[in-house]
Amino acid sequence: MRIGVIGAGAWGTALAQVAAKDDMPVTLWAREPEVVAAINEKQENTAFLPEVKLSPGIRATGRLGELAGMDALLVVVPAQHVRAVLAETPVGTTPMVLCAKGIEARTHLLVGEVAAEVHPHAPLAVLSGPTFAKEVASGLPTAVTLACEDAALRSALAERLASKTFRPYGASDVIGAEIGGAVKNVLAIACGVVDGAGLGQNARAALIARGFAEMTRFGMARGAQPETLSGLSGLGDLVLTCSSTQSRNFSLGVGLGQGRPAGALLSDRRTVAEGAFTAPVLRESAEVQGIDMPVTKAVCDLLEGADVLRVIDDLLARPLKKERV
Ligand SMILES: NC(=O)C1=CN([C@@H]2O[C@H](COP(=O)(O)OP(=O)(O)OC[C@H]3O[C@@H](n4cnc5c(N)ncnc54)[C@H](O)[C@@H]3O)[C@@H](O)[C@H]2O)C=CC1
Ligand SMILES: O=C(CO)COP(=O)(O)O
Repeated sequence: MRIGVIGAGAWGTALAQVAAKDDMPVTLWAREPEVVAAINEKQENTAFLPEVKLSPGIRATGRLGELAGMDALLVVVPAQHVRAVLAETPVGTTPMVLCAKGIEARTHLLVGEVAAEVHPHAPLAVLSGPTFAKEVASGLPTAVTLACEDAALRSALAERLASKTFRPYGASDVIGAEIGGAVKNVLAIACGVVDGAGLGQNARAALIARGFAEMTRFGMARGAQPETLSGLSGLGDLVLTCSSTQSRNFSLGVGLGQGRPAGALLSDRRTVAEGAFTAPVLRESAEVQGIDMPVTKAVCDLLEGADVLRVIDDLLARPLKKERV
């Protein structure tokens, strides 16, 4: 199975490394000419995944046209750019594996729904889970959810990507796998805020549990299965991203919790913190459907410049309620 990877940020590069096991050939599309040059000349993505020696099987290109004729395409550009990049990519009926985590602004569509609009004849799968790119690319043990309605395609993709240290678990719930990854990024910002504001470990654990209830409410309303949400792509990734400054979303939250302005924190970075883009869409989408998402709303308020202590006070001052999803 010839694999093409669309997007050479940290995660696209790490997934190219996974697919290039035993030096199998992989074509990796990068938007930046300097990334193409660094990968092909130094076997390193110095801009987005420095200090990882890449497999000689990986060849980078700046031309999306070179992805024509692949057997599967991994789509790893940030969620807000998926539509534009896929519109330029020769896909046809080639299966696409969606690996970005987010919801498109304005349309409220998940990445898979965007991909289906742009290329309606391509079968779809979603790969998601607790996966810091650097650890994956360095060969540390990792497990992911690989969701696809077509069982034969799911097995073929799992076999092609699996290795001693990369273990895909199959699922058929594509929507559930996507929702976990998109929502956890917003909750990771909230957990970073708790850390940055010095609110303690109890508060962080409470936020993970109540955030998971929020993810579950939203996911169930969109047709996700509860067991997917409590699996690797939901709870698994939530726990990872809410616990470590390796997470860009968590780190953004730490800055917000320290009272630094969102605009400055976001303009300082070349890497993507998807939760900042997902939060307002998630709030809108939840409001339309009448779903209560107080943590998401608090993250939006902070991104829009609200005072951190006031936002925390407001969250804690809500009426007492039953513990249920
Ligand atoms: N880094 C990680 O550990 C993981 C990231 N992801 C997800 O993978 C997706 C990609 O993230 P990363 O690879 O981490 O990116 P990154 O933060 O390492 O790099 C930014 C990427 O955005 C691309 N980009 C910037 N402007 C663009 C535009 N106008 N059009 C198309 N592409 C543009 C850059 O070319 C670069 O590839 C995100 O949805 C992220 O949530 C998922 C799992 C792990
Ligand atoms: O999705 C990720 C880990 O699974 C990466 O998280 P960040 O985007 O917050 O760094």
